[in-house]
Amino acid sequence: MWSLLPYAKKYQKELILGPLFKLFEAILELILPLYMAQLLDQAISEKNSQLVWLLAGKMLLISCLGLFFVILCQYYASIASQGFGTELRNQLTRKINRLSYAQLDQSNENSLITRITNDTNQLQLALAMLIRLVIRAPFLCIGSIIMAYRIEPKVTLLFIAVLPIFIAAIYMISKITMPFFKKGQQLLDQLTHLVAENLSGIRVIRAFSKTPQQITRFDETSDDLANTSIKAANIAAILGPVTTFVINGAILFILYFSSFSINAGTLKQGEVIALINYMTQMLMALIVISNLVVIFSRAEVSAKRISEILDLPEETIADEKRMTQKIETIRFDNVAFQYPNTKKKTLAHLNFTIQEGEWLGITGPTGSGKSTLIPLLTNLYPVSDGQILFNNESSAYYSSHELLSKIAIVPQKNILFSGTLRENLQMMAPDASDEEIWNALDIAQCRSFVEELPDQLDALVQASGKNFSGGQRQRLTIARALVQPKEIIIFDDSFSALDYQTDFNLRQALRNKLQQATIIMISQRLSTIAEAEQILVLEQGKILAHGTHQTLLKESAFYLELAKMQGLEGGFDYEK
Ligand SMILES: Nc1ncnc2c1ncn2[C@@H]1O[C@H](COP(=O)(O)OP(=O)(O)OP(=O)(O)O)[C@@H](O)[C@H]1O
Repeated sequence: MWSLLPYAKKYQKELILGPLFKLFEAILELILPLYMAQLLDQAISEKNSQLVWLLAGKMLLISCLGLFFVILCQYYASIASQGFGTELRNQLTRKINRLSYAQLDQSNENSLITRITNDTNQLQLALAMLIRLVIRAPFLCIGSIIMAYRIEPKVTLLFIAVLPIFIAAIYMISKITMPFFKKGQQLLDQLTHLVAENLSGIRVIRAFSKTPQQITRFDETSDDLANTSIKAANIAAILGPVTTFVINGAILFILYFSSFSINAGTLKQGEVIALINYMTQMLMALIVISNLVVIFSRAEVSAKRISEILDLPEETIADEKRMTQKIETIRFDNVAFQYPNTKKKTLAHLNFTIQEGEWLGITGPTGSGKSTLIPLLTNLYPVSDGQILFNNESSAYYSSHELLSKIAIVPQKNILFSGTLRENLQMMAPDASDEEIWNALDIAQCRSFVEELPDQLDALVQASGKNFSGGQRQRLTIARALVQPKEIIIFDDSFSALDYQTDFNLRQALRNKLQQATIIMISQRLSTIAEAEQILVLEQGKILAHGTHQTLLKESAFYLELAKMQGLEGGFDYEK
């Protein structure tokens, strides 16, 4: 947990002043029993009403001052802990956004959510407690022993004897509860995962009448989490009765031993009350410490989970280069790729070249590795073997950020974000004018339906764009990639939801308006890629055939079969 404290460094003043004010309050709390003893032994027993009023006044003043210090401490604790939590959440979000694809593959999305929310909350709470109680509790504990020693040194032995018993009990309890807290956090991850899955797939679940099964799955995990938390809480709750038992036992001992001193005339009744007060204060302080141990145990688990993400290495590129020239050629030189969490190569022996302004079509069965080519091209995954060359310079020298300034991608999943249409379309080009946006909408064949929307570009988009049809979403994601024209545009199965006419019109518009652009089109639909200057047929990550539509019809039995199934075996009429 301490390793994360630097994230609170903006709040140094609060981290110093908060505990300091709490310390002042603790000093005042230690002084109070002394006045109480004086009140009983001197003022009341001597019936000195003036002294009663004076001492009562002093006690009231001390209590008010104590209250004032507590308020100040709480104020600083809130500022520092909330600020610390916010900083942690921001840093985590920033880090997650910078993780490489390989790192993202190894992290569980829902676990990332609980780390940003629940785990940072635990640490926020721990810091607030650190400020409010970490100095106060041990100070009260030690202070009570010293003050008791000043009254009756012999009784102090009792204080010292109680201390290790209590500390041992706290240690045992925290040791037993720690694994439950760890399991609790993991179950919370699972629960978040189930909630996310259920909500995003709610329509599919209903369509398949799987609601009862999903509810049972959720209930089971939820019960498991509740049982784990109850077990941890039950064990931690033992501390309450143990403390009461120890406090009452200690008070009995104090009364018993003090009776001898009172009889001998070395101790007064008021001093006995003060001793009982100090014993109670010491044990109460120990309870606070035990609660702190529980809070810090949980925070320790959370801190480890947060550090796991924050400490992930950020990939740096040695001799990083800027891409200043236009991309004239892209060459795959014996490229192979294996996902970090798999045993088999997804792509192997890829050799081909694309020239500026050319269209490359990629087809092949599902799972043949077509989409995998995209993150390789943008260096979001480094290639495992061979190299990809841009103008004869290895892609390894360029950051993804640099490559993405030249390459636009229309991903297979048509995701729009909540906000307005304009905000969505300006995602890649925040300064794009309405004219540029409408131009992109024109190419993507969106103009007619966007013009029909009452607010046009200011129309609201619901989360994931669910207020648009699949085909409209697909066209809008295409338009989003075209708002700022890039040198290379990659369409990953982006025409699949379009009717044949729109598919044709869109390709025509691309040919006419983006003549300079190099276009890579992944598609199962041969009519979409048939006019490309070259077509790759992938199978199990390898190039099964390579050529134009016409040559492939002659040379590749597999391609011919595909073409027959789609009624294109007789060649392709580009004008249709
Ligand atoms: N992040 C990943 N981690 C591990 N394996 C992956 C990952 N993404 C894809 N794969 C695997 O890589 C192989 C190729 O997947 P890819 O998505 O490139 O295929 P595709 O040809 O685009 O398929 P489709 O036509 O269905 O979109 C598949 O076997 C898939 O399971």
